[in-house]
Amino acid sequence: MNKQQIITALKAVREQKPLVLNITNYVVMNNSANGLLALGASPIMAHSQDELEELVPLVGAVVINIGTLDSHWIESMEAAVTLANRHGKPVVLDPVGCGVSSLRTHTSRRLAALAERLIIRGNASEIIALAGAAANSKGVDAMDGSEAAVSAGQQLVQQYNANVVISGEADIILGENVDIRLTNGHAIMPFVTGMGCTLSALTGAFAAVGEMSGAAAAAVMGVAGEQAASISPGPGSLQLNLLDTLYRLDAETLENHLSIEVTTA
Ligand SMILES: Nc1ncnc2c1ncn2[C@@H]1O[C@H](COP(=O)(O)OP(=O)(O)O)[C@@H](O)[C@H]1O
Ligand SMILES: Cc1ncsc1CCOP(=O)(O)O
Ligand SMILES: [Mg+2]
Repeated sequence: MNKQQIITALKAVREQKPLVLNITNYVVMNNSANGLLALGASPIMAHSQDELEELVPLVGAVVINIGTLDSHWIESMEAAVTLANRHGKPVVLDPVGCGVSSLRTHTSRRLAALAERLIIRGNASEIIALAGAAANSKGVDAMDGSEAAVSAGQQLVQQYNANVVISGEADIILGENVDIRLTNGHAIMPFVTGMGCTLSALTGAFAAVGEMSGAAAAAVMGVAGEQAASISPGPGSLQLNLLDTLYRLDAETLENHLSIEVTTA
C-alpha cells in the first residue's frame, strides 16, 4: 500500500459511502459515528442479537470494539462475527483494554480466532497483551511504545491470519508480506477519548471498500489528526476540529503531508 493507493481508497470510500456496523462501547459511540460520517461513510451502531441477522448482510464491514463489555454483549459480538463470516464481510477488532482483565483478554482472543477476514487495531499495550506477552497498560491507555509491540503484532498476523495495526506515536501496520510505518498524528491526540476507537471505525469503512491492510485508515486519521491539532489549543477543540479536517481531507493534503515508509518482505 503506497500513498497513491491510500488516496484511491479514500476516493472509493467517498464514492461508495459504505455502511459500517459497529458494536462498540458507550464512551465512543458518538465519536465513532461522527468520524465515519465525516470520512464519507455511513455508521450504524447496533448490538441487539435480534437484528444482527438482518443487518450484517446489508453492511460493508463489521467493527467490534470491546470497550464496555458485558456477557450479554459478548454473545452479540460472537453472533455478529459468525454472521460476518457467513456473508464474507470483513471484521475489525478493537481489543480495548486487552490485558487489563481476563474478561477483555479472553474475549478478544475468542473473537480474533472466530473472524475469518480480520484486521486487529489496537494500541501497543493491547497488541502485546493479546499476543500473551507482558504489557504495561494503564486501563485503556498504552504505556508501551509502538515498536515494542512489533513482535507481538507479527505473532498475531500468523496466529489469526489477520492484518494488525499498532497505533501510537508511530502507527505500524503488519501483514503477511508488509510492514508499514506511518509517523503522522500529534501527541495531543491521546488526550481525547475515542481516538483509537474512531481509527478502528474508519478501518471498517476502508475494509468495506476492499482496503484490508489497515494502512489507509491510519494514514487518514494521522494526517487529519495532525491538521486538527495544528489549529486546536486543547483536547476540546481537537475533538471538533478532527471532524472538520476528516471531512475536508483531500488528495493534495495526503500527498504533501503523509509520512509513510513501506517495507515489503
Ligand atoms: N504520541 C502520538 N503522536 C502522534 N499521534 C499519536 C500519538 N498517540 C496517538 N496518536 C494517534 O492517535 C490515534 C489513536 O491512537 P492510540 O492513542 O494509540 O489509540 P487508543 O486510543 O486506542 O489508545 C492514532 O491515529 C495515532 O496515530
Ligand atoms: C475510556 C474508555 N473506557 C472504556 S472504553 C473507553 C474508550 C477508549 O477509547 P480509545 O481507546 O479510543 O481512547
Ligand atoms: Mg483504544
